[in-house]
Amino acid sequence: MNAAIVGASGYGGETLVKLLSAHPKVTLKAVTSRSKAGEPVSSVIPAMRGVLDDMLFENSDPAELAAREDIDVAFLALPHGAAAEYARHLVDAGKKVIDLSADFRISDPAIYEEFYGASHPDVDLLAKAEYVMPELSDDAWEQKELFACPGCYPTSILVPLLPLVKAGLVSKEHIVVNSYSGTSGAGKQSKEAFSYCEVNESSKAYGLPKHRHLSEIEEQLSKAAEDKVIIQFNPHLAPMNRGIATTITVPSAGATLEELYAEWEKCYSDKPFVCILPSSTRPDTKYVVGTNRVDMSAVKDDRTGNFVITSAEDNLVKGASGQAIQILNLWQGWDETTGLI
Ligand SMILES: NC(=O)C1=CN([C@@H]2O[C@H](COP(=O)(O)OP(=O)(O)OC[C@H]3O[C@@H](n4cnc5c(N)ncnc54)[C@H](OP(=O)(O)O)[C@@H]3O)[C@@H](O)[C@H]2O)C=CC1
Ligand SMILES: CC(=O)N[C@@H](CCC(=O)OP(=O)(O)O)C(=O)O
Repeated sequence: MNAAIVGASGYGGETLVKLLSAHPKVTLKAVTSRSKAGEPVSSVIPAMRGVLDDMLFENSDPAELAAREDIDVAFLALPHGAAAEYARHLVDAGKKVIDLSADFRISDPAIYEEFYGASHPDVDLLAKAEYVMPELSDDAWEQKELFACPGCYPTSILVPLLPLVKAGLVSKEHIVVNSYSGTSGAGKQSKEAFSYCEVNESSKAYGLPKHRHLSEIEEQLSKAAEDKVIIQFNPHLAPMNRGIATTITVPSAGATLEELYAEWEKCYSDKPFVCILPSSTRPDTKYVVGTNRVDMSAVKDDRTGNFVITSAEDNLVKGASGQAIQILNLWQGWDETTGLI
């Protein structure tokens, strides 16, 4: 299968370059960036020295890329708002598109506008898109032309929480989620607030009280519960390059910890990228960075009646590029783990 990576000079894109260059069933045909066009991939991404020395970055516009006969699938690692135009040309040309941005994650354009501060860039194309959380989506998604990858924070929250909400084991309100993200979550082109001196040896909350990912998290949970689910979501910047640590505090709906673990086992025992840890062990970003895993565990506080659930993932792999490749693998009928650890 021949692939293009659009926006390959950013953090998500370069992670895709590294993973796809080692994928046994994918051949990279194009990697794009407007600012790096003409430069060898191995000089922009030095980790690729000796691997992609002959390949150059291109500055293909959406129409040029769509016209390329040597491309079957395109990964879009572009800012939201910019991805939709590429997606439109590629889908119209019959290419499959796997979009890492938020442009096709929210089904209601009015909610997109409320949370993203701009009208949806292509409402018609939204109807052809499918939000795919590989562990939780049902089978029909493979028929669609455009796959929306879940956001990084939502992945760390939905994998542990969604099955519990769906099974009625936890409350649908008074759910508090605290997440800590590495700085790479803000992208390579992020501004002064993310410079070394600002983020090193420091941690702070941001995006309160209505971070844009809330729209996606509440939509998916409410769909699973067939009822409105409300979340208090508190994202934080943590002084690390990559990784997300999430803590979910949720009242149990009379359920025991054994019932929670039984539900997780039922959903995930055959899922290679979900690692259910014993209640006595806390997930740690250190042990998931570079992998496509979500590690998770839970305790119950009998004083408050709350479950306290923690998870860890790599925002650039399971939260972005690895999940995108997992979607490609499943769509193609390949082993889900191909090219991933
Ligand atoms: N970083 C993360 O942890 C995660 C990121 N994502 C999503 O993935 C996407 C990429 O994120 P990330 O890699 O962090 O971002 P970066 O800022 O690191 O990279 C953005 C890339 O897009 C290109 N680009 C920027 N603006 C445009 C434009 N208007 N038209 C065409 N190309 C453009 C840039 O190259 P150039 O300017 O040279 O063209 C660059 O290659 C975003 O939608 C993000 O939300 C998803 C999950 C996690
Ligand atoms: C630390 C940081 O700034 N994180 C980003 C989210 C990461 C990201 O790129 O979001 P998507 O998953 O939607 O693509 C933010 O809060 O907007």
